[in-house]
Amino acid sequence: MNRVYLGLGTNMGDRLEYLQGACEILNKNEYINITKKSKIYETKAWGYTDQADFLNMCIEIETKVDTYELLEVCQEVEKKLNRERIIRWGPRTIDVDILFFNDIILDDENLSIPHPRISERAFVLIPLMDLNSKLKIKNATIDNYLNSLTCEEREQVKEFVGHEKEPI
Ligand SMILES: Nc1ncnc2c1ncn2[C@@H]1O[C@H](COP(=O)(O)OP(=O)(O)OP(=O)(O)O)[C@@H](O)[C@H]1O
Ligand SMILES: Nc1nc2c(c(=O)[nH]1)N=C(CO)CN2
Repeated sequence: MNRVYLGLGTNMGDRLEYLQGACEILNKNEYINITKKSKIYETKAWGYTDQADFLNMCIEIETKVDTYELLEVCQEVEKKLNRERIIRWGPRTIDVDILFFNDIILDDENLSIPHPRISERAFVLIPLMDLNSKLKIKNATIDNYLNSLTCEEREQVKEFVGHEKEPI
C-alpha cells in the first residue's frame, strides 16, 4: 500500500463544496482510502496575487495505484469539478497536487515528486504539518522549511473557522 499526501486548493465558487466534492470523488475510488485530513485554511493567493483568497487543505491517502495512475485520478477530479486552465497559478475551482508519494523522488516532464514548490508555500506546509511533521525534502523536514519562511508568508495562511460543512 502506498502512502501519499495530496494538496487541495480552490478559490472559485463555493470553495467548501469543491473541497468536499474532491474528497468525495477520491473516497469513492475503490483503490483510494483517505486516512487523514488537515484543517482547512483560508490563504492569500501565492504567485499570481491578483485573485481571490483560496481555501487549502492537505489529505493523507492510502492507495494501490501507482504514481502516474494517481496523477490521472487527480486530473479526473479536476475535470469533474470543472477546473479550467487559463492563467498560470490563476483562479481555479479545484487543484489537486501530489505532494509526496512514499519516499519516491521523481522528476519527469509530467510529474515531479515531491511536488517542486512545497518548500516555498506556506499554504501547503501548514496543512501538511497537521498530518505529518516528519515529511522530508532533501534531508530537511517540512518544519524546517516552514521556519525558513517569513512571518508575513506564514500569516497569509489562517485557519478557516466557522464553516458548517466539513469535507468528508
Ligand atoms: N506532483 C505533481 N502533482 C500534480 N501535477 C504535477 C505534479 N508534478 C508535475 N505535475 C504536472 O503539472 C501540470 C500542471 O499542473 P497544474 O495546472 O495543476 O499546475 P498549477 O497547480 O497551476 O501549478 P503548480 O504546479 O505550481 O501547483 C500537470 O499537468 C502535471 O502534469
Ligand atoms: N494561496 C494559494 N495560492 C495559490 C494556490 C493555492 O492553492 N493557494 N495554487 C496555485 C497554483 O498551484 C497558485 N497560488
